[in-house]
Amino acid sequence: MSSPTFSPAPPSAPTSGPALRTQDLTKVYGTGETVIRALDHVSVEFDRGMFTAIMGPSGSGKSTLMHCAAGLDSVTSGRAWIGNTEITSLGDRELTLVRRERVGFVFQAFNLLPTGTAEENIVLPLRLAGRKPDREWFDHIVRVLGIQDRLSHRPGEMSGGQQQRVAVARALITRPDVIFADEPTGALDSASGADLLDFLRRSVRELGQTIIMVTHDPRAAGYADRVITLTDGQISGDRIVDPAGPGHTEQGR
Ligand SMILES: Nc1ncnc2c1ncn2[C@@H]1O[C@H](COP(=O)(O)OP(=O)(O)OP(=O)(O)O)[C@@H](O)[C@H]1O
Repeated sequence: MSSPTFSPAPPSAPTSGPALRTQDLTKVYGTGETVIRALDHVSVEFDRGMFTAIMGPSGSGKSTLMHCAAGLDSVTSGRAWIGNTEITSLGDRELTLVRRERVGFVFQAFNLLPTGTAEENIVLPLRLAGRKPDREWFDHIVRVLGIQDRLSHRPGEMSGGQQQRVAVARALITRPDVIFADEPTGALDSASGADLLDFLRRSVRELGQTIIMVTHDPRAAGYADRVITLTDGQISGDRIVDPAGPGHTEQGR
């Protein structure tokens, strides 16, 4: 049986220019002899509707780049924009709004509210923003993610793969400029992980969603359109993935 397709839906954000961009982004931890340059003048653009993987050895700055570009962490110098909004010049309150309304997050540990049902978890970002869920959009996302019959279940009553799909639905519900996924398949078995990567890729293809995924796993990166490699806080590689490769073909899924 073929799964339902995403219908094209206009993103809420402006559609011109990159979804996210950084200029000379630098993050230094510590002082004196213990100084660590976690990010060293990173300038990069992420186009809308692209699935980008960020790879690199442990300690190369992947999480720091994600946290600084998403406004979760302050930068030492340099600038970052989400759409046309420069997040590195925003105060705490404005930054909270940008994060809540224009960025979606999917973490390795799912980070669902244990006391909430799947449905409550999915609409949480909208409730926090005082917005009503668009029922049609909600129904569409849960149908495509195949979690219609899990909506009244709490996270403890779902498998890891189902919980992560709920987390993806929660990230998609606000139609954010960009979704950051940090090792999203790290806690999943390989079949659930492949399913999840397929969903992420379809949300890029069919919804025009922009996704930036931090991963150690070359197979996971194979689902992306572009792979950026970090080494010692600098971009050491940036390549477009072969569309005929694993993860992009029927056989590779
Ligand atoms: N809060 C912190 N205080 C001091 N140093 C930090 C802090 N956070 C990260 N670092 C250092 O910054 C560098 C980059 O760390 P980061 O977590 O971004 O790497 P990573 O590529 O995500 O690593 P991993 O793959 O192991 O998660 C590392 O040398 C790390 O030790």
